Amino acid sequence: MSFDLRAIPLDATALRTLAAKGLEYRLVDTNDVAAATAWVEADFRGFHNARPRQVSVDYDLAVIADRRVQGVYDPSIADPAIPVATVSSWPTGLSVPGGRSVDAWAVSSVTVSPTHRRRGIARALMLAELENARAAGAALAVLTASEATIYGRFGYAPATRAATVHVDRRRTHWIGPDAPGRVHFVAAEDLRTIAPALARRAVARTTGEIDRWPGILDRALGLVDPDSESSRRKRVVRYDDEHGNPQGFAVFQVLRDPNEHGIVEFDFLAAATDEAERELWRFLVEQDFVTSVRGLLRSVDEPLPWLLEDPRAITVSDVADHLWVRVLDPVAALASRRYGTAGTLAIEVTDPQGHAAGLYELVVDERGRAEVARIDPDRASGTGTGTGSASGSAPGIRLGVHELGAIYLGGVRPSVLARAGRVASSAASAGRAIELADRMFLGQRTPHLSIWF
Ligand SMILES: CC(=O)SCCNC(=O)CCNC(=O)[C@H](O)C(C)(C)COP(=O)(O)OP(=O)(O)OC[C@H]1O[C@@H](n2cnc3c(N)ncnc32)[C@H](O)[C@@H]1OP(=O)(O)O
Repeated sequence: MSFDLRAIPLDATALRTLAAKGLEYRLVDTNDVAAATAWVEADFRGFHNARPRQVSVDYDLAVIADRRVQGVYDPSIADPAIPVATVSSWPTGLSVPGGRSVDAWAVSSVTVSPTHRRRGIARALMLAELENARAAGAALAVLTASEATIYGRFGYAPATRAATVHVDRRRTHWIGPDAPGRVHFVAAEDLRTIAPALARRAVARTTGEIDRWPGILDRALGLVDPDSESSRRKRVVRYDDEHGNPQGFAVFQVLRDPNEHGIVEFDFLAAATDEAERELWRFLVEQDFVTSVRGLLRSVDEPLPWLLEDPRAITVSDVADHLWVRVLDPVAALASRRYGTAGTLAIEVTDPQGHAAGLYELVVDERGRAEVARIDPDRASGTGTGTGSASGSAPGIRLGVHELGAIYLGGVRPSVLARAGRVASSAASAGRAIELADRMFLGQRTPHLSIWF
């Protein structure tokens, strides 16, 4: 997707709804430093963060320059230049099963001042973002959520999970293959030029990851505020294959009290190959003078237990929803990914906001490629539950847009949602459809997003 983010007009419904509350809904000009800084300050306050230092403001101003930035203003408050609500959004690729990328719309920085909460401001902004996403041609919208109770009502569902992985250093005995390449310590500035390409390759091979923007890599590498304590703690390692070609990098820190063993902690590991992934893990778990290793936002399906003699050296905590997906255009979304098995499935989607509602036919060939069509209800034959297919004979499932988002990347099986009473099969299918949907939606890799956005 490539277009002028500011060209999308402000959503008329949101404008009207907010105006009726005495509020102004505005697009923030990110070149207007005063207005953009006020927006950044409101964003920090909204997330209960300390007031930002100038270096953080400068960083955020650079990041939001590539985004659509909106604020809600209350002319009656003591400082009307500070928005009482914020939201930002931008087009991004989302990696889907089969190694492809789908056009998505990322939504972030959703805050409403505690002085203005529960007046429907966030609702107005979130509904407007769905319109913006459609105007931008996105097949779906994505976000990471501060609380799991907020976004379901707007059609978003948890589509990937993430976890903290702990490794007991004393029980670490590597039984994985020895790699032909080498791990090197490198200076963060030196990695800056190749980090985007490595991150791009890592994102492309991992269902559930979204495109990285330059600022996030700078922050991960500690380059935003290099003299700060947290940046100076960061160490960067790169894995080069046997030909000397860089294939991945990790950023970690060792947390320790004086005279105590340390704890290795990392939240950024970008591997373009399985070999690089293994070797970076090996480097992180085999350090001396540490008691444990802690990986944040890791996959719930890491290969690590199969690389250590003692898989019980690993414990997993904080398993939680991470990427939330909201399907807007089922035809484009479903056609973008590859599927686990061939078949024809009719999918009836309900959607409280209307965007994705309809009956669709998903036809997958032997190579896992899909053709998707929206079926005119008049053409669909009745099958008891209302689910049918163009041919009238294909197995069918019926589900809400929330459930469609949940199964889209293969993070949860349709049969689990059927057991929860949230996916139904057509009467004619007698359970066959759920079993087929399980096999079709299964991806090769457990979906995983390893950043917050
Ligand atoms: C993608 C992201 O940016 S995630 C970050 C979200 N932001 C934060 O966590 C920062 C702190 N929280 C806030 O700023 C605000 O509480 C917000 C943005 C979450 C909600 O703003 P509000 O304007 O109060 O929400 P609003 O009044 O529009 O409520 C909309 C609906 O969501 C519900 N809701 C809002 N916040 C919450 C919550 N924290 N938990 C559960 N439900 C919530 C409301 O009850 C309401 O439900 P209904 O319309 O179905 O009856």
